[in-house]
Amino acid sequence: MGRKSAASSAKSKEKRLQRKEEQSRISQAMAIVAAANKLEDPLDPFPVFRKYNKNGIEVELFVTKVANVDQRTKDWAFNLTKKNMQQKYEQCSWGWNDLKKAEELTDEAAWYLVAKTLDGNLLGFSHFRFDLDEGLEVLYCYELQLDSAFQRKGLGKFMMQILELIAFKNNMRKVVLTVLKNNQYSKFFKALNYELDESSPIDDEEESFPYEILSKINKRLPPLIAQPKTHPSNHCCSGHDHHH
Ligand SMILES: CC(=O)SCCNC(=O)CCNC(=O)[C@H](O)C(C)(C)COP(=O)(O)OP(=O)(O)OC[C@H]1O[C@@H](n2cnc3c(N)ncnc32)[C@H](O)[C@@H]1OP(=O)(O)O
Repeated sequence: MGRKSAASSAKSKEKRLQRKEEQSRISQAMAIVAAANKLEDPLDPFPVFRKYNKNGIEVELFVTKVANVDQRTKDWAFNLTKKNMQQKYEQCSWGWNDLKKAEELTDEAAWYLVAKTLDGNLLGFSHFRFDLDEGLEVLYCYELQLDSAFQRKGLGKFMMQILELIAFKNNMRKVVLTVLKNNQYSKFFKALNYELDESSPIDDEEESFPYEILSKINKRLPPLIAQPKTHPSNHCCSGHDHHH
């Protein structure tokens, strides 16, 4: 009780102001995410990226919300993810769960980037979302999966370029993804200049994490003055509990 000293009241005023600023930043971030989620076709500004003809691959690419993806494509995406990933999930603490993966892939927030030949052969896809992650507006790449016959022909890199273009055009602060440490393809993301994200958890004596979080920052936006505090240990609660 009693009177607060002038210094401590100034301090609490500063805190209040900081909290207010942070709240207004978060609501701005939410508005940016909501605007991106309203897009009809995020690939519209980049017509050159609707085709990939290289190294014996000839595909068309399209981007759409899960609501517009047909059942055959959804089934194929699930089966491809399972084929590519099940073993890696089972080799670590995540384990594989059909239902969980199917739910994640069909969540109404899911967007798809799909690579398809003219005669309808499906070669690869990305499931991504515009979302808040640790209070920041990001494009979160949940999956990038190619059929094994079409890997290492530049298509994956092309598809990541598309995600980056879409993300940065729509003012996302970064492209983020989670990759298992036991996945040799983490080298692919590093080759594309993805770096350890500040939210990536750090192993200690008590806990070691089977995954790391990588990201690429949108250099077109000025850096935030006061970055929101990150809580790596809260990662599971950040909305991306898709791997647990
Ligand atoms: C967020 C997530 O989805 S994590 C899971 C990632 N997906 C998987 O693990 C599924 C199996 N793998 C795949 O579907 C694909 O191989 C992908 C998506 C990982 C990569 O796409 P690809 O088309 O095969 O890669 P792309 O040919 O574009 O490679 C670009 C560069 O990345 C690097 N690279 C790609 N794969 C590897 C690898 N296995 N080891 C080392 N470097 C690699 C190389 O530098 C390569 O360039 P280069 O071929 O000229 O040397």
